[in-house]
Amino acid sequence: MAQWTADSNEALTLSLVRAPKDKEVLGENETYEEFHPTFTYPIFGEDEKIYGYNDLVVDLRFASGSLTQFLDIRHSATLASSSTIDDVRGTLEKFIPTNYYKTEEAFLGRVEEDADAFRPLGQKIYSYTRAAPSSAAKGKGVATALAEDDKDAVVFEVWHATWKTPEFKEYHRRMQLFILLYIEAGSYISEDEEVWEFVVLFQKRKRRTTPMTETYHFVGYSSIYPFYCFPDKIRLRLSQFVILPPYQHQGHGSALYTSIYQYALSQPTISELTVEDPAEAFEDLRDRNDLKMLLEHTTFMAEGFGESSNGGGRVERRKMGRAGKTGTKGRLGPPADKAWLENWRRQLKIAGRQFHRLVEMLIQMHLDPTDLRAARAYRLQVKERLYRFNYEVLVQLDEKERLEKLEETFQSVREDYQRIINMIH
Ligand SMILES: CC(=O)SCCNC(=O)CCNC(=O)[C@H](O)C(C)(C)COP(=O)(O)OP(=O)(O)OC[C@H]1O[C@@H](n2cnc3c(N)ncnc32)[C@H](O)[C@@H]1OP(=O)(O)O
Repeated sequence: MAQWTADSNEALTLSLVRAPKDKEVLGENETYEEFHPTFTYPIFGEDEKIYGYNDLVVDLRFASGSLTQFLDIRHSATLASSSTIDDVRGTLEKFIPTNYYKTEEAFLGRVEEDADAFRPLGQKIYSYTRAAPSSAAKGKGVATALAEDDKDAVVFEVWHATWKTPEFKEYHRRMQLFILLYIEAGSYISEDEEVWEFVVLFQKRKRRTTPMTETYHFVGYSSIYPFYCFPDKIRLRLSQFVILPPYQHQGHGSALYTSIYQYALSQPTISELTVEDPAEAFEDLRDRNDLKMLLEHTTFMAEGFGESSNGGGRVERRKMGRAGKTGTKGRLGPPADKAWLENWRRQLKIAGRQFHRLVEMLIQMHLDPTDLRAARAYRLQVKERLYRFNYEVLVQLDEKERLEKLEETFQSVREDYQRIINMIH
């Protein structure tokens, strides 16, 4: 029985295929082929098993930029009684556009064509650089930002599109499979809902040809839903977010998130950026990036902690908790000045709960362990928020249990903040 049952996450093999002339510029360890999904239950069922084949390989390839698809299904044997065999192709066809390539030769020909012709759709809204993995840029490090014209630089670009962007619907139909394969409980969005917005991240590579040709390769994307926000604003809700495995853990998720945040900041009609039901890894990414942003915000930090900038962009800390002697105490207290906080929250366009969590992290980072009054004020501030947030549950407990539960939650929140703080150091 076991030999006829394949794990669908292992059997499904994904590749991002580049034309041979685009592979020439890749580094030794730079490979975008043969990676696997994290989830296939939305396609092959809860058990993530495919029944009826021996040595099954479901080979699904994408042209690296255009995402044109090729599907080939191989196996060494099939179970004799044909009625019980799973229909792999038929099942997958419900989730991908059916105009995919079925022969390798035709697909590779198309990859060549797309490699020359494909350009991102929509408007470019953000770009950044990384040192090429292939470069001899020793000491520059993969996450180092380089000038765009540095010969060791690889440029990454974020493009913004909507359903109205020509050809984008077709492009989205090719990329949406990644939502099912990598986001737990992810599902397809409806093309009938007109308002969706998208940001797509591409790697831009230069070929060693004269004249030099630039080519684009898909890295990941996010779909964003704009909500009307009374009376004349829009609240952006980041709904789906994925970076493909060959590009993960290199800071691209952070860069894509930053690009969306910068986009929200730049649009006067957008009031705030929120996130829909974030996965744990994404929550961490968001916390890390938001916290770094606030720490680097000299005005906010100076007002918040009664600190002064030394003129070189770095914030210099004055003695805290001894405000009487050194001048004004910062607005972050503790306790923090609520009106001041709300003013900044609106300006920074961060959602309420997230902003208050970040502020609590900042205060925790700056707490003087010998200042018991400050520690108490901080504890009360956090507990007040936790009480409001968990009101429905807490109100059902008697007072003693309620206080114990609040203290327990406060301690675990504090530990979690410390974990996030440690990540950015
Ligand atoms: C709203 C929603 O959609 S929630 C769903 C979110 N999406 C998913 O879960 C889909 C599957 N996962 C993914 O797409 C990705 O893993 C994401 C989006 C969660 C993260 O994307 P990444 O590009 O890997 O993020 P990024 O590289 O910025 O940070 C991830 C980790 O890499 C580390 N990292 C960042 N830069 C580098 C680098 N240059 N070298 C090594 N590690 C690095 C970070 O410190 C972080 O470490 P951690 O995982 O221990 O916290």
